[in-house]
Amino acid sequence: MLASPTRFVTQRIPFQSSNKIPTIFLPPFPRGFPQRSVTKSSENIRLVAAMSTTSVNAVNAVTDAGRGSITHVIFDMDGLLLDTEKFYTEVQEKILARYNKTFDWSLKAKMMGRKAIEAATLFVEECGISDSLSPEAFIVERESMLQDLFPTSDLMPGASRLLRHLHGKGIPICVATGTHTRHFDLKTQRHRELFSLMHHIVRGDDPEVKQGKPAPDGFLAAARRFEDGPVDPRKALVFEDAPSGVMAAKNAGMNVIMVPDPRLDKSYCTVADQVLASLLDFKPEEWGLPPFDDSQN
Ligand SMILES: O=P(O)(O)OC[C@@H](O)CO
Ligand SMILES: [Mg+2]
Repeated sequence: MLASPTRFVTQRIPFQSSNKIPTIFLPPFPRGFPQRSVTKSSENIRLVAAMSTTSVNAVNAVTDAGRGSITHVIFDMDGLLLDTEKFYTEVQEKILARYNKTFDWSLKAKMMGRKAIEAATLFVEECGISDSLSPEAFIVERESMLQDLFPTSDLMPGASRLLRHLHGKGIPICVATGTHTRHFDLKTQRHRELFSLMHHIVRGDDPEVKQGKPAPDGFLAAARRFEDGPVDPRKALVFEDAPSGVMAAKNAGMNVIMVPDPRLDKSYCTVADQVLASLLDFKPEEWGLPPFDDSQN
């Protein structure tokens, strides 16, 4: 079900890109993504966008065409396939404790899914510690703490079952993640065989990913690299956990199912074409994909 566009409010600005996307949709994050100046006061106030008819039709068209005609599936990784977002939260809380500050989910919602430097800039600025901790220094400190955690990454519930099901039925699947290669290898080292089912992996440091989520670069690169690519975005289904990732999928013209952390405010879950509590709740047949065999339930 598409959140009614009039209910979906955000800041709408022309997207200057070779991808020829006339409009991008993104929550009014105050920084970290090229956008017109968003006044501080509007930081948490969603701006009513005068969405053009074209944009509304485009969004509707994607959703109408999406259901029942999916041919390719693109998976986000952190927080969606791997239970790794908790590591970022744990480490960031530790760093903030040094400044007697607490880390809250409204900031987490803005950081999730983004390129490391963009997330780091948001973190130090929003927490008011940029005078004593630069984004670069934050990344170095955070990475040293994450090195030991990433190799212990577990799969999210339903991830293995869904990937094996789609692969077994011959549905092309891939990953588009904001994670850089060095972290990708650490996070997936216990799950190499499962990730080998992917046709390809687009990582955050991929040369074709000029801008991180909510820009569509990663998902557009992923759609191009399938055997029969570029895939019609209306036939692509993205699974995401983060608001920025959902925006990126919509900006790529794709269908998107959001599987958010239950602690994420519901106001961040109004753009996805479907919202699920878990991958275990996904019904492939609703999207024209082969249903699970009963034995898999
Ligand atoms: O794009 P994903 O796989 O969620 O990676 C995000 C990661 O950089 C931390 O939020
Ligand atoms: Mg994610």
